[in-house]
Amino acid sequence: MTDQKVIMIRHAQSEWNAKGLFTGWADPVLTPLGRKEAAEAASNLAKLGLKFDRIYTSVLQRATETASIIAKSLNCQVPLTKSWQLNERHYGVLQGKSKEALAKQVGAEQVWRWRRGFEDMPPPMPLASPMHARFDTKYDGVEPTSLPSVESLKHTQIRAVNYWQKEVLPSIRNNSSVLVAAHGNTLRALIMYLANMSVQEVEGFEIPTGIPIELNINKHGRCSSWRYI
Ligand SMILES: O=C(O)[C@H](O)COP(=O)(O)O
Repeated sequence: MTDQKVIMIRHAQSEWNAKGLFTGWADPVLTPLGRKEAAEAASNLAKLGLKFDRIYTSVLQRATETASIIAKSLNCQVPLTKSWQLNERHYGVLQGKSKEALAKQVGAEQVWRWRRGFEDMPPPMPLASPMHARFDTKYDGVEPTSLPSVESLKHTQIRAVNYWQKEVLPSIRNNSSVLVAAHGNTLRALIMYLANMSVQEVEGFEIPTGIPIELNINKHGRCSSWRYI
């Protein structure tokens, strides 16, 4: 079996990216620059003659908007397949806080560990917080005990890889042309698994907003090589 291609993209710039706020499961929209980034990504994909018949994304607007801009621009007539399992990693009580201000309060090293450590986690969002996902109608169909209050990258990897194996890989095997429009940490976690990265490698791995990534998936369902487009 020859390698099969899949395209992944981290959503384009959101309003909270622009303000330097921890976002996680919070749901800001794209900025005007973000919409331009998504349109540019679409035009680079079009130059390669790419078009998608399966588009997987999270339930968060910055990813669905990025996916919609690409789908519209490439004239892909398919509905988006949305799942919370492709959501950004849940950032617990950090959601809504300024990354820079927090580094001044608790130190840059602690903030780096919370952001990049594979198993590190900030304190959880209290269950009673009105910002908790269990009060958000987007998650009405989800078993409440599955909804996290905080996640490490390792937790994010478990749910994203589970979704990849159940939903995305079978579509690739079925010869669908697949786009996954998701989030920085979801994609770091997925690519770590697919490309067999070490913990040390993933801790130094950053994914920019709005730049498509082409991955070659081998017969074992793992990534043999990848590149930015
Ligand atoms: O959720 C967020 O704040 C960003 O989308 C990703 O954050 P990070 O760069 O801290 O991982």
